[in-house]
Amino acid sequence: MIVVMKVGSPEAEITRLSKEFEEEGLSPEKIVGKHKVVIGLVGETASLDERQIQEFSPWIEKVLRVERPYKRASLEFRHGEPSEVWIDTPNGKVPFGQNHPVVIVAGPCSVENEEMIVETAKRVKAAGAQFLRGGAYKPRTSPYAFQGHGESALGLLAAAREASGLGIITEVMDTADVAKVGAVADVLQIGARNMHNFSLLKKVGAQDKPVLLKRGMSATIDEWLMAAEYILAAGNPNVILCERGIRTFERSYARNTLDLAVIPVLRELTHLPLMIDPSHGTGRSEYVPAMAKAAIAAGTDALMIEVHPNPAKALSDGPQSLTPDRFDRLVKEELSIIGKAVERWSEPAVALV
Ligand SMILES: O=C[C@H](O)[C@H](O)COP(=O)(O)O
Ligand SMILES: C=C(OP(=O)(O)O)C(=O)O
Repeated sequence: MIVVMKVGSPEAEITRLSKEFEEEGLSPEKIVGKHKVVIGLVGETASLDERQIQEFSPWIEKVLRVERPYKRASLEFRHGEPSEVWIDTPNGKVPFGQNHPVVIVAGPCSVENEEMIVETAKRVKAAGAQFLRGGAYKPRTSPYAFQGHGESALGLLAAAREASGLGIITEVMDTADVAKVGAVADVLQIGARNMHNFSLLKKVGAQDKPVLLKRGMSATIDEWLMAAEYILAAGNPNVILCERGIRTFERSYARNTLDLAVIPVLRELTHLPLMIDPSHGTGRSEYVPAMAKAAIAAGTDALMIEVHPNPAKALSDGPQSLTPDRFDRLVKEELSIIGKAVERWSEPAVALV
């Protein structure tokens, strides 16, 4: 349920009302929009009557019921206003959101050694990326495939952050590692395979670092948003959604089917910022540029692109990784044109505050 306050509602009245809702056993969440304050109410609201709540204060403009299964993630919960996630990086705060330039995240699938991660960080930064991606802990289909260097790779990511000034996005796979990964990462990634790991979702929801939530490979949009709801409900408002391709009957030509339709669909359902990963989405480096351009044209807030100094020798995901040279051309000569056309580009594509 959401309670929309009238323009100019006194702060003291909003505080009083919130206390009254708490006494009713509800969890009120104050959301300050551009023009109005909205109080989101989560809890046992089914038996409450909207007209009854309206009587709580003359400053209430209207009371609306959120019919969707996800509440905090829903667009209604913010009364239609998109949210922004601001992330601290060594180079300043970078905003993710519909009213900001497209954010570029790039880097290898796995952190392999110090030289490769530091060099890749410098190259992707020079091309225009604001974040470095790279896995220390790798979710692999086969237990015999490279599993990532684990904790030692976190130190290498810290070195790359220091050397490049880029923010770090890296995956956490286990609840036991959240603090350790959070000590290095600017954004914690929950991978497709863990989208349904509710213990992990609750754990990253109960800490402060922003979370990038990838869509499970067979997850419906509602399931994905319910996973986001776990993080939001645990107290972390900084969630970015990432579409990375889903499983369909088509397995011969692309690794996954990149569902770009989620961009307009999610705009109607949620206020959360959205990232597209065309690397996992296609599995083939030659298809990545077209999908990256399409994603910007369709309105994505961010892109995640895999880049490796020598894809043929990569320990994981080589076939879907661009070389640094190809990535440089892609950003500077191709994505920039689309980004400018949709007025979502800045040179360099980062807002420093
Ligand atoms: O991004 C890296 C993932 O660990 C990788 O895509 C998994 O690939 P796999 O299913 O071949 O192990
Ligand atoms: C494992 C990754 O991706 P996904 O979870 O989308 O497979 C990744 O980005 O490193």
